[in-house]
Amino acid sequence: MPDELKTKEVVISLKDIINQFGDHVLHDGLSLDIRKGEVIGIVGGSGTGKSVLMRTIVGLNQKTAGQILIVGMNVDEVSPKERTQLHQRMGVLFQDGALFSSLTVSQNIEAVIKEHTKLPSKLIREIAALKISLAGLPMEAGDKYPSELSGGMRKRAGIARALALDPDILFLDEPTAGLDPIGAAQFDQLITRLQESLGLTVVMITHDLDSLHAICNRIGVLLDKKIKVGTIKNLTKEADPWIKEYFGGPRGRAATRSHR
Ligand SMILES: Nc1ncnc2c1ncn2[C@@H]1O[C@H](COP(=O)(O)OP(=O)(O)OP(=O)(O)O)[C@@H](O)[C@H]1O
Repeated sequence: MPDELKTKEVVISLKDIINQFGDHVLHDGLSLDIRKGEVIGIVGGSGTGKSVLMRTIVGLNQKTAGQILIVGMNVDEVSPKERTQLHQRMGVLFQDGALFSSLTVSQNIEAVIKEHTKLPSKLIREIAALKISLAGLPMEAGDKYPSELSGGMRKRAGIARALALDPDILFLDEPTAGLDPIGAAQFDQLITRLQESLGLTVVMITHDLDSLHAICNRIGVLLDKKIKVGTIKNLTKEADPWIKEYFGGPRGRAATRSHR
């Protein structure tokens, strides 16, 4: 673990997580600690359960067994009110942005704030405008429908919505998928800027080796139903064939070279 993270508090602690669907055991005794301010990339072969892991942490998938502590609170032992508060601390950008297509970008963000607060409408509109600007979108984007935006702008709108309730933990499911290399690099910069300015902890599922190099402090590799965590430098020394191929294959080597 990089030295600067060692003293930071653990904000997400997964202990011996099991996720099983019928006979299909996806995670078996998976443990992971994520520290405040860390940007952790989650990688792994197709179907290894990256999305399920993210959904489990944010409370959208009921784990089969194990313990999840968010900011030290056991999610299975908190009151319903505390659980809602914990969930509000976690913003999620789903792979497809998951925006309501019948609402404008601004209305998408306003809907989240309305659902969770009793703030007056004018203030809610102002907060939505602030989130739109934080996500690097021009003000006019607020009045557009998702279908009127480019893929990159839709992702930014998704980020604006994920930030609606001022979360301190941000989950991103393949944020740069479908973006061209320039758009992807700009999106990486946005995440870094938000992480630094808002002090966010970021958990990012990605296949994008450039993103891993550019913005992640550590990488978690889903392997053998568990997770192996390390810096890219540590992981490249691993003997496991999947890890070797992932970081040491032609694309992995190219990404390493360009981020030296
Ligand atoms: N609710 C569910 N019920 C049954 N099976 C499920 C459920 N959710 C996920 N699975 C199965 O779990 C496996 C892992 O799914 P998941 O989407 O987490 O993989 P992933 O690592 O994110 O894959 P990819 O990189 O291809 O997106 C898949 O085989 C999927 O069909």
